[in-house]
Amino acid sequence: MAFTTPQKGKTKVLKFDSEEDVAAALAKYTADLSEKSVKEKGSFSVVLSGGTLIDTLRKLVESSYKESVDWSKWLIFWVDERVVPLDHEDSNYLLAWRGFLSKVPIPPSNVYAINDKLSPEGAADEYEERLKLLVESKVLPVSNITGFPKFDLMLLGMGPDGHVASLFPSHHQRYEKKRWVTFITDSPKPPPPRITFTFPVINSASDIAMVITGAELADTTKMALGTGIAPGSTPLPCTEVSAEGELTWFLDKDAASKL
Ligand SMILES: O=C1O[C@H](COP(=O)(O)O)[C@@H](O)[C@H](O)[C@H]1O
Repeated sequence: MAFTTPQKGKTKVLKFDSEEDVAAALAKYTADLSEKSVKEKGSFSVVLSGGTLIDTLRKLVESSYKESVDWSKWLIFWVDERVVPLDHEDSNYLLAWRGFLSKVPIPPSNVYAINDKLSPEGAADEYEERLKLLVESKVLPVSNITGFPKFDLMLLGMGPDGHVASLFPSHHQRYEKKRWVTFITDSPKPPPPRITFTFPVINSASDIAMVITGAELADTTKMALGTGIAPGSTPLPCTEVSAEGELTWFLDKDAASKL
């Protein structure tokens, strides 16, 4: 099957006075997309990150969203996961369970955690295989632009080194063009073994939210949004994010302070 070169969708940068305001806006944005997606296609596929994102999502599991969102139609995936037992303190699944999944009635069979009994390579292969089965059974659509699975919403964080998911600046995984899910055994941020979606999958999503808060991300945010990257230097991984529909940056005042 031939696919055309991915077209960049729209990018929006939203700046808020506080992290609290980012959390409120992110809850409304996610609930609105959920409503639209459930109305149009009967489901809403959401890809979570680990890190600070889960805390910033906290208002979505409070009233009135807690009652109004149709959680039964949600499908949950992870853009990256640390290859540790699911009950380990480093697990992105455990983080999401504690801060989000345990508070809303998403059917357990709609929550796609990694198989934590496998090696990093095995876990990446198995997750990719599961995604392929979901595509085959038409639970997940594919992008008719790229041929990669098309999730409704990716919720991404960013590290001070510009990494998104577990795609780090000096690691080859960020250049992967064929695999849907790959693995890393030497992540510069602990723990070292992880699996991660690749950019072709991330960038095939309908909508992407980059959720960035805190002064420690101000320099990276400035570079990422195109005002400070040194000519000739390797682009930060976060600059490669683009959605088929819309990419929205949610920034608090601290993260946006150098723009
Ligand atoms: O290790 C990871 O880091 C990134 C960024 O985390 P944050 O704490 O700086 O928000 C996160 O998006 C990713 O999912 C996670 O595995």
